Amino acid sequence: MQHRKLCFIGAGNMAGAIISGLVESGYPAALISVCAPSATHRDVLAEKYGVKSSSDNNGCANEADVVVLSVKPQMMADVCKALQKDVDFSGKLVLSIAAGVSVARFCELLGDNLNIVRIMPNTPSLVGKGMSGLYAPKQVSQADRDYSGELMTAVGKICWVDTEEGINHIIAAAGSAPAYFFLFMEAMQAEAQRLGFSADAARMLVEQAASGATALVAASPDTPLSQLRENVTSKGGTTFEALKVFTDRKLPEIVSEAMQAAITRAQEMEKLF
Ligand SMILES: NC(=O)C1=CN([C@@H]2O[C@H](COP(=O)(O)OP(=O)(O)OC[C@H]3O[C@@H](n4cnc5c(N)ncnc54)[C@H](OP(=O)(O)O)[C@@H]3O)[C@@H](O)[C@H]2O)C=CC1
Ligand SMILES: O=C(O)[C@@H]1CCC=N1
Repeated sequence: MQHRKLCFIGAGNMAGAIISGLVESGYPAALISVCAPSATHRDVLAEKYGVKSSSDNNGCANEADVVVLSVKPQMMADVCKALQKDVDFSGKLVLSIAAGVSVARFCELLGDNLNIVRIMPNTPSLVGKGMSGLYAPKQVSQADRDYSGELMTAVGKICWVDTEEGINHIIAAAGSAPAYFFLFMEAMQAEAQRLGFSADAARMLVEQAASGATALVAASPDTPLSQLRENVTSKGGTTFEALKVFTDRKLPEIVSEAMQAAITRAQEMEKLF
C-alpha cells in the first residue's frame, strides 16, 4: 500500500487501536504522528509503537499528507476551528472516524469541497480484526478512496457505503458492536462464576466459546448462521432450553431495538455537533 504521512488528531482508544494495527501490519511508524493536549495517551503510543507524539495539532497537520480526526464528536468543532485558522487543507486528505459529524459539517468547519472520507472503524482494529465502514463524497478522487480503503484494510475488513446515512448503519452493525458482544460475554462470565468457576476459568470458558463460534462462522461462509445454531441444538437437549429463554424474552427484537437506538443517537449527534 501507499505510505503517506499521517497525523492523528486525538490519541484515544480508537486512534490507538488503528495506530497499533497499522504499525503491526508494517506501516512505517516514522510516517505517523499523534497529537493530544496531554501526554497521557499519546506518549504511551509513542513509546509502544515508535510514532511521533506532539501537543501541536496545527504543526503536525501542516506537515502531514493525511489528517485523521479522532477526537470525540463534541470536541470536533473546537478542534477543527483551530486547525482551519492555520492549515491549508487543499492538498490534503482528511479522514474522520467520528460518529455523528457529517461531511456537510466538516465542510462548514474546514472549507468547501473538503477532500474528506468518513470512516467508521471499531476497536478490534487493535489486533488486525477491525471492521470499518467508509463513505466518500463525490469530490474525493479514486486515488484517495483507494488509499483510505487500503489503510483500513491494514487493520481489518472494509465495507464502502454509497450514502452517508450508511455510516450510521455501520455504527449499529459494527462500530458499536464489539460492546454488545462484551456485554453478553460479561453476563456469561458472571453466571459461570456464580456456578463456582474462578474469574480466570470463567473468562477462558466464555472467550474460547466466543472465539470458537466466530472461527466456525468464518470457516463456513456458505452455511447460514441459523444452520450453525441448529447444529448445536439437539432435539430435547440443553441448548434448546437455553435458546427458548432468549426467544421468549425476545432477543431478536431487543437486538433490533438496540441497533436502531445507536442509529437514532448518531442522527441526533449530527444535529448537535
Ligand atoms: N471507541 C470506539 O470504539 C470508536 C470510536 N469512534 C470515534 O472515535 C473518536 C474518538 O473516540 P475514542 O478514541 O473512543 O475517544 P477517547 O476519549 O478515547 O480519545 C479522545 C482523544 O482526543 C484527545 N483530545 C481531546 N481534545 C483534543 C484536542 N483539542 N486536540 C487533540 N486531541 C484532543 C484526547 O486527549 P488526551 O489523551 O489528552 O485525553 C484523547 O486522546 C470519536 O469521535 C468516536 O466517535 C469510532 C468508532 C469506534
Ligand atoms: O459510542 C460511540 O459513540 C462510538 C462510535 C462507535 C463506537 N463508539
